[in-house]
Amino acid sequence: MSIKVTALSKHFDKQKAVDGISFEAKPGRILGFLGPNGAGKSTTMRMLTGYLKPTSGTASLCGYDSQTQNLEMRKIMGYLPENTPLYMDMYVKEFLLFVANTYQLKDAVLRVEEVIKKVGLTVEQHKKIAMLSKGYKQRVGLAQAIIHNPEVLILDEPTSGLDPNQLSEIRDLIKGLGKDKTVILSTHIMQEVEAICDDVIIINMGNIVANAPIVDLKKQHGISLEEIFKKLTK
Ligand SMILES: Nc1ncnc2c1ncn2[C@@H]1O[C@H](COP(=O)(O)OP(=O)(O)OP(=O)(O)O)[C@@H](O)[C@H]1O
Repeated sequence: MSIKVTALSKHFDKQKAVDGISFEAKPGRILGFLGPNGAGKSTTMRMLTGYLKPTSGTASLCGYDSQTQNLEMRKIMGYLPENTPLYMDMYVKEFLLFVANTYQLKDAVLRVEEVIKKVGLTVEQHKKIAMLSKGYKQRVGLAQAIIHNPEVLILDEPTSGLDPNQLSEIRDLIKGLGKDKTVILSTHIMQEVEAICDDVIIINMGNIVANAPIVDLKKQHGISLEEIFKKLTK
């Protein structure tokens, strides 16, 4: 399994933001991580990537523990956080080259060009990041997440801020990436889950209330994904 989460918890004072969740994910499938506002999605993703220390439990990516083997883990993982920390004063190309160099990529310049094309940043590539629209900033965030061709991609609301045209382009990109990588993404858009995810986890108040392939979940409940979501997170 390339993502393995075991009894993972995060408590903020008395609040159990994430309450002992366990799940797995494997390559070639895209996992949609759903839940209402405040359910614990970002907190889980931050623990998966090693940016937040769990109160208890473990998370590993491709066998690397997120806490004890974080340096090794970051090489095989791409992460798009909810609020991507981008260097606003840098130019798009300059920033991506900077990121590529932190991974010590051999053909960094070539790879930057490739990724710029892949995420549809060609027209905007010579601009300063601060000058970009929200959707294009999001594309820079995605570009930095995939630049080192990671095996596991963790994407926190990857399509927020995108217009309908951009939305379908980025969805296609993520779908393509999911063919040979392990992708977990959070979103509030049900059509998006239906369009690109194979499996779905629904989290509510820090607990997993559903974890199954979308087809099975729909068969089991006999209602739409949106209705299932509402029913399980009331
Ligand atoms: N650093 C923190 N200190 C205290 N509470 C926190 C902290 N980070 C998150 N929380 C709380 O943990 C809960 C889960 O937050 P989280 O951001 O994981 O939710 P989410 O599912 O990603 O929500 P959204 O869909 O709104 O992005 C929330 O109640 C939030 O207020």
